[in-house]
Amino acid sequence: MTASAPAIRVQGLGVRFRRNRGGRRSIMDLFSDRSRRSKPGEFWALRDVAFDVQPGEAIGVVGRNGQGKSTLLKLVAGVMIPDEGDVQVHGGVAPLIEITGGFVGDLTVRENVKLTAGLHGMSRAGVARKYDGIIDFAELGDFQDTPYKHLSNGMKVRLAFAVVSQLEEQVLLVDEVLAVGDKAFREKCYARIDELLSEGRTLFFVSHNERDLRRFCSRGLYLDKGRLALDAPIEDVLARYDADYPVG
Ligand SMILES: Nc1ncnc2c1ncn2[C@@H]1O[C@H](COP(=O)(O)OP(=O)(O)OP(=O)(O)O)[C@@H](O)[C@H]1O
Repeated sequence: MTASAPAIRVQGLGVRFRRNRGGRRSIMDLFSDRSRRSKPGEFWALRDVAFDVQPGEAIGVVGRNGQGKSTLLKLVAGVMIPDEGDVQVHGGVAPLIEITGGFVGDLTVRENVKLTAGLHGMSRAGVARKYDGIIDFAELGDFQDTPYKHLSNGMKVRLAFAVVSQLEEQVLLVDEVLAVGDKAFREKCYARIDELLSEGRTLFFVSHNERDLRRFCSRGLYLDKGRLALDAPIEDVLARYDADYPVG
């Protein structure tokens, strides 16, 4: 990676979904030419989205419910393939949402930490070195042999953040699941995010909380109806969002 290579490069990105997946096609569709089959309710969840993120930048993604924020996060995390355009990430991604969803319910906390850290490229020695710190951070010392499925929702998020914040990937993807943690734990997470940013990591942060967005992010991306409506300093993005959708 050269000094000037962006941490994230997104070009012409588009993702299309079908609104009514369970919706019935007509029997005639089954016999018709595939390309002429009706595709009921197809829509672009994201289209023509393009931006670069430089290493060390902290970007906040804002927009109303259903405007494509989580979809964008999944594309940057590399767990979804776009229908158009592409996403390049340099230095790897540590995605909070995917880690939360990737834990295995029947495995213990200990087994899950080893499995997930390993899947995200941490060596056995690395896991051994970081394991105690992860458990301490998550405050789950008494739950190491508990099956993951028996943790409370807040505990699950603690574990996910504890793991994700120990990975050595360049880009940290943080979404709203953090809001499930209690106030004290959230503060601890925020302090850890500050630390990672000061080390030069890149933050890609989806939130509905303006205070949190202002705290971390210098730049914002405003998604509206699947389009990138504004890419600007976070204050300008929040002002435009508030003007488009005033409260009350
Ligand atoms: N797998 C899927 N299949 C069909 N439609 C989907 C799928 N995933 C998301 N969508 C749709 O794509 C659009 C964008 O969803 P997305 O989850 O990215 O929104 P969001 O901005 O993250 O919303 P929120 O603020 O509520 O989390 C929505 O209309 C949603 O219903």
